[in-house]
Amino acid sequence: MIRLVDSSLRDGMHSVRHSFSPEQVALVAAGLDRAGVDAIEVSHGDGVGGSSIQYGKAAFSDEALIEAAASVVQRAQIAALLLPGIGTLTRLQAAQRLGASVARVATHCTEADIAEQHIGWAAEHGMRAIGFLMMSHMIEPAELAVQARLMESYGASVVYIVDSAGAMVPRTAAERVRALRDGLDGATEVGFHAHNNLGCGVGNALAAADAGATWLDGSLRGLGAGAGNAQLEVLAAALERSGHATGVELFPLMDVAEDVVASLMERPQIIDRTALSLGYAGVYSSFLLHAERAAAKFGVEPRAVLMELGRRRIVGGQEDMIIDAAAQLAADSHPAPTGSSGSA
Ligand SMILES: C[C@H](O)CC(=O)C(=O)O
Ligand SMILES: [Mn+2]
Repeated sequence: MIRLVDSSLRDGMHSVRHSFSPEQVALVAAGLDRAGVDAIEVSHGDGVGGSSIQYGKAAFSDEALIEAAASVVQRAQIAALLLPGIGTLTRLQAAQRLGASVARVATHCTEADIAEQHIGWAAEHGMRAIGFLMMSHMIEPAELAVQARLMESYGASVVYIVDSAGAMVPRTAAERVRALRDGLDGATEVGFHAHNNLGCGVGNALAAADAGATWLDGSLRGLGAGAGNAQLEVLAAALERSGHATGVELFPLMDVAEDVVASLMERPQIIDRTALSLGYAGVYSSFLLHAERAAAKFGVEPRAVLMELGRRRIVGGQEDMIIDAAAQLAADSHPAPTGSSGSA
């Protein structure tokens, strides 16, 4: 049995500049709940506490959004994402008080050790604790399994392989799932979170399921950072057709995607050259809008900025380097005349 987690109201926040209101969240969450999705993730795109100049200001507080979702669901669990260093334990405690029962604690794929306190607290306080290893394409499967074991040792009952850059293809996704499946205790489940920058979102999630992942993320209409996530309603149909049960009712899921989420989208969730460059260069999907803004400010191509970020191996938390890269590209394309002192 596959458990489906919807990320439209969290990863989708990147795509709408963290603007969803409690009313919009309640509408989407009610539809997802009717369709029988297992968990609904709600917060700023960068998790609880993410609203800031660095990551983008949210229109409403995480607490108001979580409360709105929790007030309309009857079956689905509410999940809160937390990145240690961005969100604090206090924010997780507030999320739990307001109705979140799943804690997804996210770190860069080589930094699982910074999640010990948050995973430990969640597991000890009755939340389902999930570890979320971001940018998982950047390290080899065996190394990733070592990081997953750390999260398991802190109390995570599920560890996710997170293809933050949408840089994986079905083979590399499945290899990582097998490495975690082999390395973790039998009781610990493996999850997969896809981005569609190389057009492989649903395909990667299917490959992950075939390789033993039992938790899969998706977003309605694909609403998420970069080219978006695995499109949830498409994934549900494809899973059913490939013999994986999900417990979700497909038509109500299609309906909330089409009748509610489609009208909330600010931009089409397509693989244009900028989104494709994220996957090709292996760059964090949530850098898309930041890179477009920085490129416009410095008069350079977003694609060139993303390729430069990929070359520098910049990861989440280094958003300031996007501006640095754009400024550097602009300076390189209009070098100051030799011998110029810079004065008039
Ligand atoms: C904070 C990120 O947006 C988490 C995520 O969804 C990813 O890395 O992908
Ligand atoms: Mn994501």
